[in-house]
Amino acid sequence: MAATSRGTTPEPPDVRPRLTVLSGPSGVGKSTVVAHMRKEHPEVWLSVSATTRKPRPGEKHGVHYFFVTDEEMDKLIANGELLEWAEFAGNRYGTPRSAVLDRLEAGEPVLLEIDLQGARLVRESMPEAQLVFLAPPSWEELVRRLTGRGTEAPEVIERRLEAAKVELAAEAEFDTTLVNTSVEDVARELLALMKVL
Ligand SMILES: Nc1ncnc2c1ncn2[C@@H]1O[C@H](COP(=O)(O)OP(=O)(O)OP(=O)(O)O)[C@@H](O)[C@H]1O
Ligand SMILES: Nc1nc2c(ncn2[C@@H]2O[C@H](COP(=O)(O)O)[C@@H](O)[C@H]2O)c(=O)[nH]1
Repeated sequence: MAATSRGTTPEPPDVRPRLTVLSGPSGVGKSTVVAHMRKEHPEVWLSVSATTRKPRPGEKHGVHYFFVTDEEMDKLIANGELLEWAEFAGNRYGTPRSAVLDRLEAGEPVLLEIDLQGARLVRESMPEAQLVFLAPPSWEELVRRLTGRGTEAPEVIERRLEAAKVELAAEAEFDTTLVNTSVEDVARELLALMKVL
């Protein structure tokens, strides 16, 4: 008889929390959505990346990023301590590997907020990860948000907008797109995708 799935005992649904990657162009609102989400659901574990970027006012080492020198980043990369890393708009960013693997092993929902290059690398090394793309309501609104944040010099904004064109063109590579019109709505949708709600 031909093999068929009909009549076989169905596999139980996989309810294990898995790795979720949130990407999207600079200024779309990734950090804002994640901060809103974690205020109500601190059990969602967010990876703290290493970066060679200088801290913005109010950013704290070990909370927003591990701010490292170029030499320290070289070592993290050479020692295989990063799950993925990428250069973005003139700085390097990377996800510390062991913390992510420990949390997944402990069965906790894990979130990475990283750029498109990093998302692609995670997809290669951990194909079970779900990739979520955060899109702006429009290009004009993205420019408004990135400029309005007031954290980058005009030339850095230009570089980030150039990168944004590439990132927006890659939306179809992601499993799900959420449009960031309302921070509250997107945070709720992301929690549902992570099976936290
Ligand atoms: N839904 C929204 N409506 C209006 N403004 C928003 C919304 N979401 C975020 N913003 C604003 O847009 C700006 C950029 O948001 P945020 O810093 O979270 O973006 P990001 O995607 O994390 O950027 P980056 O990748 O550069 O770190 C902030 O000033 C934030 O307050
Ligand atoms: N590939 C990675 N990208 C990362 C990581 N941490 C953050 N990012 C992304 O970089 C840009 C710029 O961030 P900003 O804080 O300087 O505005 C943004 O898209 C982040 O999501 C990482 O570990 N790996």
